[in-house]
Amino acid sequence: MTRPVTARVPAKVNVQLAVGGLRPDGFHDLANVFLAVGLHDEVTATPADSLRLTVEGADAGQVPLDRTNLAARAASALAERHGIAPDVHLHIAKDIPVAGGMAGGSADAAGALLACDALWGTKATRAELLEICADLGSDIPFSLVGGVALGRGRGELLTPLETGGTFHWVFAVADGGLSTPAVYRECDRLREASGAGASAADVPEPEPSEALLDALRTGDATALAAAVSNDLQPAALSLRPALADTLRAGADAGALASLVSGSGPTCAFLAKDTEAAQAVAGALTASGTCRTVRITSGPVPGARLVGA
Ligand SMILES: C[C@@](CO)(OP(=O)(O)O)[C@H](O)COP(=O)(O)OP(=O)(O)OC[C@H]1O[C@@H](n2ccc(N)nc2=O)[C@H](O)[C@@H]1O
Ligand SMILES: Nc1ncnc2c1ncn2[C@@H]1O[C@H](COP(=O)(O)OP(=O)(O)O)[C@@H](O)[C@H]1O
Repeated sequence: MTRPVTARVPAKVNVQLAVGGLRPDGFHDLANVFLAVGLHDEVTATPADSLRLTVEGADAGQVPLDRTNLAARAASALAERHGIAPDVHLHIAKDIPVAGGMAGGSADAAGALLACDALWGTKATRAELLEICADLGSDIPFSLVGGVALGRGRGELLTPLETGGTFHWVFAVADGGLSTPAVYRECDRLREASGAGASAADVPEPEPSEALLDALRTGDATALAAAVSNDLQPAALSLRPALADTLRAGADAGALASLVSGSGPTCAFLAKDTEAAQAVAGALTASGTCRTVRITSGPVPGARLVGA
């Protein structure tokens, strides 16, 4: 009997999310600077007679258990490429908020790929794994790679970035998620409504900020705070106006930067150090403007096999 294999995969925050115009294929070109943070899901693959999925964790009830689950889709994609049956029991220990703009589903897909590859002995190359990731979702290659990286195209074309230190983060998890496609649609709607237009012809090519890349390179949290940006934030706030209260509560408590994480509704706060992070977390909890508060740091590595 083959032993179970577990992969551990981090969440992400987008320190820059520059969104270009709507492309004919329904996606948007991005300059997406991902930073992996220390909230993790664990995916365990165990031999089974068919593809089976179980999930544990506070948000487990919000995770689909059918074949639409990204972890199940990842296992199926790997099996299909190698001409084998996707017979595996995948168990997800979920700690990343669901539909929170922190790439939890993407993490599970990357984790399932790594764990199944090891369990089945399919020995996929890194390039093959990255290709499967990109086919399944724009954010999934980053879940595999981790650290800090610039995502171009729809976010799947990654260039790893240098970082000079660890950044301290507080995350305010909201009640209920936001749908990523709905937030992109709202971004387009707001652009149309402003008269600027939302197509690739109307919106300038998204570019990474030099100030942001410098701040990451030097590990300067104050400089990073001044450079963070998220073009999806107005859309997330438009769909969930109460997030403004959460952002304000963190800013009032001394966060260096307060921003929506990706498509939201999780809000991210950059703090000077661990003590400042604790103060921000305390104030956010007391404010009653979010469901849970998490303190962590990053960058951290991408998907890894546990015990390997
Ligand atoms: C916004 C971001 C920021 O990192 O993530 P979240 O904050 O939701 O985690 C990503 O762009 C989300 O990536 P991901 O969740 O993998 O999206 P996908 O499955 O590839 O696409 C889902 C849908 O989002 C929209 N989409 C996604 C990526 C992109 N560059 N342009 C888009 O317009 C499209 O409507 C697409 O059909
Ligand atoms: N393994 C998974 N974990 C969480 N959500 C999943 C998973 N597989 C599919 N989904 C679907 O993807 C949606 C987005 O989930 P998630 O990746 O957590 O959020 P986000 O895209 O905001 O980072 C969920 O609402 C859920 O329907």
